[in-house]
Amino acid sequence: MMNRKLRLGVNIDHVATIRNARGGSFPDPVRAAQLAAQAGADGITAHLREDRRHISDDDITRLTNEVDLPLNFEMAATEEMLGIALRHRPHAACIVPEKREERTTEGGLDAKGNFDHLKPFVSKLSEAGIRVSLFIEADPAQLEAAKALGAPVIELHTGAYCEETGEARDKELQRIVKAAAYADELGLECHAGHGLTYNTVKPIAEIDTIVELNIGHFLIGEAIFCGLAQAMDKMRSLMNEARTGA
Ligand SMILES: CC(=O)[C@@H](O)[C@H](O)COP(=O)(O)O
Ligand SMILES: NCC(=O)COP(=O)(O)O
Repeated sequence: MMNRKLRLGVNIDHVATIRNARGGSFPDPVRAAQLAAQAGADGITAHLREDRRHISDDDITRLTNEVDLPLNFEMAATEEMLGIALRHRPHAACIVPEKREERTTEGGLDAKGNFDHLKPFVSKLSEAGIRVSLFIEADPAQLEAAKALGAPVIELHTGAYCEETGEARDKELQRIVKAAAYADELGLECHAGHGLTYNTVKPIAEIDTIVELNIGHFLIGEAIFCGLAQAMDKMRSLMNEARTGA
């Protein structure tokens, strides 16, 4: 199979985390998104959480209006978030699980167990012309549920793979490899993300049926030391090495 292009979506949530530490207006997540665009990002991802711990409603408005890149709007399956998505009509919406008490996303959406709840969200977002993605575990039953729900895209949760080491990490990686192949068989566009770093990205980027990686926390952290463009350049070169073997 010829090497498919591998897109890099830059998640700018944690620029807003730093901004909110002082309750002011900088660093500005929209400026980060503009710099990411200049550095060659294929898209911007932003997660408007129910508790607004980082990205704000105004950030979403400005990301929509001031950044010339597709916006992947991460959202919980709630009426509030659906209304915001339908108002802004981002390029894409990725439905993610959300628990107020969590530090960060702890796993994938239970698309199978929440099928009836999710169905109208997928339908209404799709009818509005928004490309719907479901953030799920590398589990065949979840892939099948995503397909049945009519979502054209899934994003595989790579958090467990990133957190594990040794054999346990290899086992998680094999789950992702198999899920990415199954997604392709089902006709689902396959993305991946959460927790990816320079040290963990290559085995995921080597999976040819994955066409987009969404990476944020690590890139924003690295940007503190070397700037966002340089951090992205290194991540992109690792992705390219993995994809082309160069
Ligand atoms: C869904 C996902 O893995 C992340 O994009 C998500 O945004 C993580 O939540 P925080 O950004 O709040 O850590
Ligand atoms: N959906 C994953 C994402 O957008 C970024 O996750 P992370 O790199 O911030 O962990």
